[in-house]
Parts: sequence; structure tokens; C-alpha cells
Amino acid sequence: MKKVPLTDVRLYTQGSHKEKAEFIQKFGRAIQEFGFVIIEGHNISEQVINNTYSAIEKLFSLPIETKLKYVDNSIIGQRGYVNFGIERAKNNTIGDLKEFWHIGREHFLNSKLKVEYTKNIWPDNDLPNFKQFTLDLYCKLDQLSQVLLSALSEYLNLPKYTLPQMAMDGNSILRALHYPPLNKEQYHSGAIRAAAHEDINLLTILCETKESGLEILTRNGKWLQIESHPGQMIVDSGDMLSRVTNNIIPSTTHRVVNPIDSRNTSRYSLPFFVHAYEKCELNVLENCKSPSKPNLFPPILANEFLLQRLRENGLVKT
Ligand SMILES: O=C(O)CCC(=O)C(=O)O
Ligand SMILES: [Fe+2]
Repeated sequence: MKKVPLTDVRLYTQGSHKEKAEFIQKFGRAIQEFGFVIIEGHNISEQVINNTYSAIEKLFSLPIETKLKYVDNSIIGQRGYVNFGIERAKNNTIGDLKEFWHIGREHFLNSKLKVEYTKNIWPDNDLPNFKQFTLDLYCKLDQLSQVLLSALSEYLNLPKYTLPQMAMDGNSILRALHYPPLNKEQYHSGAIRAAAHEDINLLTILCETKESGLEILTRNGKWLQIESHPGQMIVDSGDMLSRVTNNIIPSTTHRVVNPIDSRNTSRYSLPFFVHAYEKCELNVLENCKSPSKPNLFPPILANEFLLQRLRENGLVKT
């Protein structure tokens, strides 16, 4: 496969029995064999996405002193603003050329499971609409993730609630990202917008972007540019999914490369990291165990795994 597979979520949400089965296979195989899949028919309107993009463009254009008011070091970059140079890919010593803002869960789908997550930080005094727009997108992506995880459970021949249950009211994060234009020094520093890495979580859903730069490392070791057009989103697998599937679905390596000179403009992006709930034990799922293949990963609580990976990414100091 040279092109990232594309499929339509409506086959699963509104389709006949046959169409549902078609989606399950196409989506599951794409994630398993390719690592990335483009989806359409996700039912999140252009307006919701564009409102959020306008809000984050305004946010990142605030003076640095204002943005720094929204840093809380005690919560290790899990909410609010994270400045340039802080996050780096695992095993990398140079920080990425990006600033970002994290939004966590405020609404719970199942009130019985309610857990206390770190409180969000809102730039209300500087940007009154930011909270409304970003939370609206968060909730819609959260619902979409439940649908995609249900299809993926069926692909693994597991009850369809298996993966959705892990992510239900999970510690998922919407990341608003800004990669500013590069100066000459940065072009030569060896740093890139986002160095090659795997995401920590179960799945990542990336909203469409206006500027290119995202590349994936295909399972046969070649870098491939990936674009999403209006109405499309990109989905990829993370480390938590790799753990619970005993690497049947490996996490996908990806990066964001620097722009060529003639397109040296800001790039904004909105990935949604679908996490398990904090106390979820990341055990290998029943159908992914096999007598001939030992379990590659010992069980670990989702929150402990997250902390371990944040340390590797430079967000937690050891
Ligand atoms: O900006 C992008 O398109 C991808 C960002 C990403 O991979 C990340 O933040 O983990
Ligand atoms: Fe990523």
C-alpha cells in the first residue's frame, strides 16, 4: 500500500450489515497494516473545526508573557500552555519547534465512572470563546473515538464495547499545536517541528490541517507525506493500543517536518489523544494472547504508563 487508506465512518454508523462489516475490515486492516487511516463522514462540522482553529490562532498570537500566565508546572504540561523547546521525542535531546495547549476532560459520558482529572486552565480573560469552542470539539471527538474503538474491537473479534469501555471517560486530551515559521538558525539547528515519535495513547484522531508536514513511517520503513482535506480526519495507533493488543496493532511512528523556504508559514494542528481512564489496567486483551507468542508487555495502570512516557518526553523531570 503506497497511499494511506481512506474510509467512511457512515458505513459503520448508518450502513447495512454488509457495509458495517466492510468498514470494520477496512478500518482495522488499515490501522494494523498501515498505521494510519483517513476517515470521512465523521459528522463533525467544518464550523466546529474552524471555530477552534480561529480560537487557537488567536491564542498563540498572544504575547508570550500572557501565554506564560497559563503554565502550571505542577501538572507537567497536562493542561494549559506548554512553551517552545519543552517536549521532545523519546530518545531525542533536541526540543521540538512547537508550542501547544492541552485541554482535558470536563464532561463525563458515564457519571458512575466519574473520576477527578486535573482541572483545565482557561484563558477566559484574554479569549472568552476559547473554552466553548475547544470543549465542543473535545466532546465530539470523544464520541467519535467511541465509535472507532467499537469498530476496532469488532475487528479483533472482541465484544464491541471492549475498547470503548477502556476509553470511556478516559484521560483523553485535545492538543492545540502551533509550529511558527522558522528562522535561519532553526533551519540549521537540526531541530524539527516534531521529531519522529509514537503517541502514548490508544488512538489519535487528527483534525484536518491547512499546512502539510505530517509524515508517517510506513510498516516497511519508508517516510510518507500525509495530507487530510476538508471533511477528513486522520487516525493512528498509539503505544497503549500496541500494549493491549500484544503488538498485533503496533503504534505508528510519525513526525512533522520543517517547511520548505517558500512555505515557511505557521502550521496549526489539532490532534485528539484518546486515552484509557487513569486506573484502567493495560492488560493484553483475550483475543490477542497466543500460546506461541509470549506477552510482550507486563500489565501497567494507564496513569503509570502515561507518567513513564511523559518522563521520556521531557515533560516530567526525573
Ligand atoms: O501536528 C501534527 O500534525 C501531528 C502532531 C503530533 O504528532 C503530536 O503532537 O503528537
Ligand atoms: Fe504524534
